[in-house]
Amino acid sequence: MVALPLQGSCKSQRACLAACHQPVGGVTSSGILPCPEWRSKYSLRPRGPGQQRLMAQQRAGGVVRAAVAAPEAPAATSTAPDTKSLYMPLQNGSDVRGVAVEGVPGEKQTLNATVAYFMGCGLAEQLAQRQGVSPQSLRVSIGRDPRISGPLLAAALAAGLTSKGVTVARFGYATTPAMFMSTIIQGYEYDAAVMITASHLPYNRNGFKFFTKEGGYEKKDISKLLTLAAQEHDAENAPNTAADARYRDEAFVLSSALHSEPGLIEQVDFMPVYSAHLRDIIKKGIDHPDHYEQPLKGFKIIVDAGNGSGGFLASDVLAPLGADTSGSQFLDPDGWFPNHVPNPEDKEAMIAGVRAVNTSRADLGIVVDTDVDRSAVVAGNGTPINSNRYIALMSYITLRKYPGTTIVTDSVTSNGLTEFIDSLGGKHFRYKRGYKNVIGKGVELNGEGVQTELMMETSGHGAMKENYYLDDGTYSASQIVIIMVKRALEGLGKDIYSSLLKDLKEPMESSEFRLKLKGDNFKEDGQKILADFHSWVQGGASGAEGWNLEKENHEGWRVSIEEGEGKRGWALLRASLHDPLLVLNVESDVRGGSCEIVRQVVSFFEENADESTVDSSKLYQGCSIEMVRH
Ligand SMILES: O=P(O)(O)OC[C@H]1O[C@H](O)[C@H](O)[C@@H](O)[C@@H]1O
Repeated sequence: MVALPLQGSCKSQRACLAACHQPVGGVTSSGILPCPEWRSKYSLRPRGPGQQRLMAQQRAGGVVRAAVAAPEAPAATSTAPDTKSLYMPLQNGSDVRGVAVEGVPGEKQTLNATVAYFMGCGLAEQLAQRQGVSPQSLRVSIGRDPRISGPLLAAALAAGLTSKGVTVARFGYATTPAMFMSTIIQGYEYDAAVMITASHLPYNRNGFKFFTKEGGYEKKDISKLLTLAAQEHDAENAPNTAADARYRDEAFVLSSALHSEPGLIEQVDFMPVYSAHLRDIIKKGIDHPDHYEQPLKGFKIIVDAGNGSGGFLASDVLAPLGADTSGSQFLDPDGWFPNHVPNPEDKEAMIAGVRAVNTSRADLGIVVDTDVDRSAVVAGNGTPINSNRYIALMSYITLRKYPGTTIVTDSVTSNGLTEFIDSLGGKHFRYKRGYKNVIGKGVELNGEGVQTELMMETSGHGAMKENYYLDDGTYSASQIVIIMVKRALEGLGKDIYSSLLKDLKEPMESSEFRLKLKGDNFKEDGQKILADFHSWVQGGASGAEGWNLEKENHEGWRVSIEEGEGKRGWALLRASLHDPLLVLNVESDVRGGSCEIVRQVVSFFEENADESTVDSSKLYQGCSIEMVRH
């Protein structure tokens, strides 16, 4: 940590804080540094009953923990927000997400160091309650992606945990699946792991993903954790007002971090352990008859990590196994993501991956997202294999190992994928959007005795039962590497696209429209529109001729559209998982068919939907359709 020179004298707490904290490199939220003078003057003084209770507990527990002192809280006013209102909106399904860096117009910071600190306190309490043990016996690992707010949030989270006596292992750069594996791999087996990431979202966002050896946190676990964090915050009487308290907030946390018992925080170099684990999977999977240790000799495999956490895949997994990884790109972590969004769902990211494969004449390209729980691949002939194609390829691999198994996917998969899985003897269970839903359904089906080995979303989240139901972008990509090498060993060549996916029927056109729900009651408004859409189709309204509601449907309304008048395909109207949006997905097997289908949906909106509740104007651009087949 860099020590900034003190500016001026430091007579009061406020003056000290003003003197001791200044922006670095224009990035204020991650550049706030503590002031030793301020620290010695204020930070060891217990304040308020919550603080005194904590200190008493610490003494009773015999553990020297973070000596935390809240800076002067602003006088309570009737307008001070309820602390819970700072925490609860950070829930994003089964993750925590927020704006962690100021500076983007219209995006107020919501996830700062204070919040992270109290989330650490809350997590300690939650884990202790769940396991029926004292926090002092718990060990938690923390890793992060390269976002610029990561170091501060990690320090704050660690300080919160250690203030309760939890031992913390800081990994530095890590991936989401590696964090989960740190609860599993022998010799590590942390009680919980936290990944600090906001996946593919812009540089100013950040968030937390939580794991225990049972898997990722569910929605209810996150709600409970946020509630506990708010209670911890209240107990310490910490500032909970907005922007002008931010500097004090961060100072508060950083001073506590500096007073954490150093013995409770250790730096652990875990990624080499996880890389060795992946190398073993590939070695065992290929079981090369001649060079077991270097089964990728003679293969050129490149990685595009988009400057996220995935660069290790090239240098620490593929290269040591003998692969030529030259031509890999954007491997160095850079939290500004200067090259492209690290996201295999993103067109630019896939174009970059395709270009790299073509330029370097690689046999395979692997594109991963920031925290590497998702991936896509690029075949040696430059064909992007993401979305339906990736699921199809993973289905092929899975069905070879587990004939007849059920495969769960999200709701927006193509009809051609269902036919492909059927033709391989598998069963396709098309479920809902959201990887947690998809994986959860797989767990449930297995529990009911329905063998379900693969759960995969078009976003690139893919999980296998054989791998702890963990969505791991490197595990999926490893399966593709294994099949490519095995087929080559069988004399079938290195090609994985034309040979394995030749029977996958793809739509001619595919498109997605995201329509904004405008009102405060967007959930109810959305549900009403969906109900009206159902009646409109079911009643055979003019405009919905040849449309049939699909029977096996778990989300929104999916209609299959019969051939005629230049149409054939399907449409799905559903509510977005997280955002105030209705989403329309359309696929057509006929050139120009999507436009026809969208026109029909437009007539539904014109007749049925109130413009004050939904903005359907995007549908009027309905003919800018992405061509799937080239
Ligand atoms: O419902 P949507 O707005 O399309 O978003 C749904 C998507 O949200 C996130 O990105 C999740 O990681 C995905 O698993 C999910 O599918």
